[in-house]
Order: sequence, then structure tokens, then C-alpha cells
Amino acid sequence: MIKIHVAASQQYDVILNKGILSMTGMYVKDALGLQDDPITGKLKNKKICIVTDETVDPLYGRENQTLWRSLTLTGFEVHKYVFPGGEDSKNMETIEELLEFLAAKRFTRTDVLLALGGGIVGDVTGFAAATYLRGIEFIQVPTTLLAIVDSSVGGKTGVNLKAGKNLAGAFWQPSLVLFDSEFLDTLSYDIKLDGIAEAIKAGIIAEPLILDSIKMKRTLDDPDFLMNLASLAIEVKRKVVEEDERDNGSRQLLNLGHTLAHAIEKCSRYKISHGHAVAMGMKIVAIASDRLGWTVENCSEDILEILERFKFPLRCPYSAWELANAAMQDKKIRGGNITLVVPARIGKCRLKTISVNKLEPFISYGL
Ligand SMILES: O=C(O)C(=O)C[C@@H](O)[C@H](O)[C@H](O)COP(=O)(O)O
Ligand SMILES: [Zn+2]
Repeated sequence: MIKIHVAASQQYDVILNKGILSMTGMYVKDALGLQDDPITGKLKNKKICIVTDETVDPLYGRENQTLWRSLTLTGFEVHKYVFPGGEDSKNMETIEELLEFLAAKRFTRTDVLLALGGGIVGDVTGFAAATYLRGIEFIQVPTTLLAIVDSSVGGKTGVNLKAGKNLAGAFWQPSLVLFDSEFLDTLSYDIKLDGIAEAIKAGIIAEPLILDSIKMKRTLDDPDFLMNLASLAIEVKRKVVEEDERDNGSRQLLNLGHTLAHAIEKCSRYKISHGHAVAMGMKIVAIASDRLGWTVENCSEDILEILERFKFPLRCPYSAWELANAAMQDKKIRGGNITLVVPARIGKCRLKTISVNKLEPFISYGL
């Protein structure tokens, strides 16, 4: 079992273990500090809403399956909200529908949401939890590598606007994050790659051990390797989130490659997935930073070697002009300046603020 405690404004554990899904009810009960009814020996009057998407629902979300059974055995009154999933449904319409669903089921401030799925499900559920009745608790049960390595931890929740990715949201920490390593068995190579991109990002920012361990592998089918990677990446994230929960300073480092990734996702109408876009974004930033002499030690070759080892498609189909335009809604723009995350060397990145006019030439150096 891996357990990492995150001491953010809301403290919580991130727990990874094989078979842990069958114990969700008990873990949620403990995390929320709930007491059993003395007569039935179970929880009473406590609603939980599983929020999931159409891909994950048949795998883990059904009434006759492990999660639902574990929650009902503990005494939760279980409800479920399923939405289509994908970036196309990560929007305010889904949030509104979910909030109306909770109201129709008479959820109160002491009830709870449980996000069962990848990063999109987690972001949507977290945002709904942050706003329903001005805030209720929520649990993250990530089912993808990307979600356990990155998005389920740290409390960034939200949705896309037409203008761009993650432009509406809230900082709202979960009360617990549970990951069952058996989820890894159902993931395709491409879905695993999305998580690997975020793990590589954490490695470049602060933990060269992640990159060393990735360099020793050629395939992604060893669950122990992936669990170890996840624990190292979560540890990186824990430190940064505890230091700067609301993204005003050092947390922006977790955005390495993301200014371009979000632009690439938007230009592709979300056909290019987040992790794949982050890989492209990191490549562009690393090459441009080396060429401009912004790195202390050249690192683009190392970064490219790692990305190519796992066959990330790294050719970006958009021009510097298209990307710079799409990046004009980046949350790291203040006034006429944008703060970029650039590598100094492997294991250390820094923030560099440039005029937004300089973004297009910067991107050109990296393409
Ligand atoms: O947790 C963070 O902080 C991150 O930047 C992690 C990113 O990998 C993640 O994609 C995040 O959702 C991006 O946040 P945004 O503020 O750039 O929308
Ligand atoms: Zn990301």
C-alpha cells in the first residue's frame, strides 16, 4: 500500500493499493469521520453520488459491482450520475445538469460526491462539489494513470469554456483519493501514455528519479513500475501544492508544457489528448529554452530521448502563430506578460516572464 498525506487547506490521504475498490465504503466513512447508527451498525441518512462517464460506468459503476456494493454495505444511500465524458462534455452544461440532479435527489450539505473516472470526471465532479450548496465534500477515485499521477491530487477543478481549456473552476480539495492498481489492467497503451507524460513532467520539474526509472523501461505493462512512478509524481505534486495551493507562485511549475498543451488541445478541438499535448508542449519548450540559452544545462536531448522511447507522437501540426493565438487565454498571462515554465536542467525548472508579443517567436524556436 502507498499512502501520501496532503496537508493543503483541507488535509487528505492519497491511497494506492491493489483491490482497494472493494473497501471504498470503509475508507470514505473514515475519511469523512462518520459514525455508524448504533442500532443498525451502519451509516444512516448519508447520500453519496457516484459521478462517472459512459466508458467507466459499465466497468466499475454498476449496482452489482464492487464499488456500489462496498458503499451500500457501509450504509450509504447510493446515487449515480453518468455523462458522456470526453473534453466535449467538460463544460458548464454538464455542471448545471449535475447540480440539478443533486438538487432533485435532495442532496444536502452533509452528503458527498465520488468521482469515478479519469481527469475529466474528476475535474467536473470537483467543480460541482465546490459549488453545490456553496460546497460539499468529494472523493476522488481516479481510474486512469493520468488522473492518479496528476489531476486527482491538488484540488484544481473546473471545466472548459469555448475560449479555452479549464477557464472556469475552483480550488476545491478532495477529502480522499483512492486508486486501485487493478484499474491499470483496463487501460490502453495510449491512455497510459497520457499519464506517463505527466510523470515525465514531474520528473523534469523536481524528481530525476522518475526519469531514471522510466529510462530503464521499454513497455508500460508492469503495474509495480507504474505504481512507483505514480507515488514519486504525487510526492512532487504534494510538496508544490502544500507550498502554493492557489497557484500564485511555485505551483505554476506544474504547468511545464501546459501553455502549449492547452493551445494544441484547443486547436485540435480536443482530438489530441491532454497527456499527448503535454508531451508536445514539453518538447517545444525544452528545444526553445536550449536554443535561447535559458537552460543552465542543455536538456532537450534528454527530454526528447525519454519521450521518443515511448513513441509519443511529437510532431505538432500547428504553426507558432496558431499556437500563440490559442494561448492568449492562458491563466499565466498578467497584464501584457506571460509566465512560461522553462527547464533549467533535468530536475529543476523555473518561471520566466516574457511579453506576450514574444510568445510566437519563442514557440518558433521550439517547433
Ligand atoms: O495541478 C496543477 O497545478 C497543474 O498545473 C497540473 C496540470 O497537469 C493539470 O493539467 C492542471 O489541470 C492544469 O491546470 P491549469 O491551471 O493550467 O488549467
Ligand atoms: Zn496536465
